[in-house]
Amino acid sequence: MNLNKIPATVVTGFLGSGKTTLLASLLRQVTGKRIAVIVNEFGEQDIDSSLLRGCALSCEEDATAVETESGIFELANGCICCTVEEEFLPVMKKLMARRDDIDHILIETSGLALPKPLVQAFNWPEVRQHCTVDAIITLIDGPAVAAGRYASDVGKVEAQRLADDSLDHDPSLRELLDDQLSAADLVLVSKTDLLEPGDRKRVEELVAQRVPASVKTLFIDQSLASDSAQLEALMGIGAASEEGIDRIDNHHDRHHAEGAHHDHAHDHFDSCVIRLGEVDGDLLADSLQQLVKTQEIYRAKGFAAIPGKPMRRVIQAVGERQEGYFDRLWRADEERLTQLVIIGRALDKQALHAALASAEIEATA
Ligand SMILES: Nc1nc2c(ncn2[C@@H]2O[C@H](COP(=O)(O)OP(=O)(O)OP(=O)(O)O)[C@@H](O)[C@H]2O)c(=O)[nH]1
Repeated sequence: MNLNKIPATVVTGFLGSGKTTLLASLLRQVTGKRIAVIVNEFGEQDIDSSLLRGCALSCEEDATAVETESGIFELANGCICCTVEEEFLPVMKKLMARRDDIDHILIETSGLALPKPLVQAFNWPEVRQHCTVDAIITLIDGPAVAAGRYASDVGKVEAQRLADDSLDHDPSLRELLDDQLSAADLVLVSKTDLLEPGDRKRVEELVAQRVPASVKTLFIDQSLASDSAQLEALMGIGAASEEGIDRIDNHHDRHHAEGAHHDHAHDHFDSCVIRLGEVDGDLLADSLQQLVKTQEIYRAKGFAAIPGKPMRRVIQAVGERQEGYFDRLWRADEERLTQLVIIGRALDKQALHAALASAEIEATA
């Protein structure tokens, strides 16, 4: 029985699939619930928790080493699936200690995390007693999956679309997709506003091969952000996912069974943080666009300081698609810096820095 247990929703999905966007919508729209948030980033700089901070409910507690002032716990610099014991468990213990103040826990895993080890931690006695996994929600980027990225069996994909797609047939990306989907209680296909006619069927086929028929798939777009009824429903699935998690077969377990030492799919990935002063926004966007063509970059995410602009600019690049918007005023106590976390493979960090630094505005003495 899950009566009186705090439900936790685990949101997983590859880099750029829309996890932070979903969490931000949940935090804005699901009012009347006191929600604690745990965010895990692969890179050493936690961008997502900074983006979510503006949406989270305020928290009276003092900040601690991992807790931000808004009740968001950052598990930065590592993948949650590798740091369950060292990082996740202590945070959960803190949350359990103040369980009377919490109605729901939202957990965003890093885009490279495998959800199974995290969900298994909900069977540890100290967590199990007070908390249950309401659902594992797996997001997949509809247009990217339809274009043949992450999986080689999407069906007939036009040769042209594959020709310049370096991500296709990459085994570690496919393993991640498989493992994230195999754990899902609900699959959300994001960015359906960008799907081409016919894409939907391809995505449906791919998902159907990886999840049982009992797992529902919803196609979503930005309109979900204002659909409070749908968003509330996402936080009341009641799957108790931890109960069946050991039965889920995935690549992660097979690697361990084969004796590989911590050979996670994400061991093949690489990340770096680029820190600059104020930048020319257009030049930065152009440089990033070029870099995405020449290096294997899966996503870039961060903030830019633009001269004369009182607000910080959020920059996100997933594949060749880039987005930028101003999210909040720079605070008086923070330095106007540009910081981008780049995740990819075999990154040439010097070249990245040199290219992006060309957008930097020289400070005048
Ligand atoms: N067109 C469109 N863009 C979307 C949608 N959902 C998310 N995006 C955009 O996709 C990009 C990535 O979204 P995020 O929410 O940051 O993805 P994420 O999974 O948190 O990414 P990581 O933190 O890199 O793992 C952002 O630029 C979003 O604005 C959608 O439904 N439609």
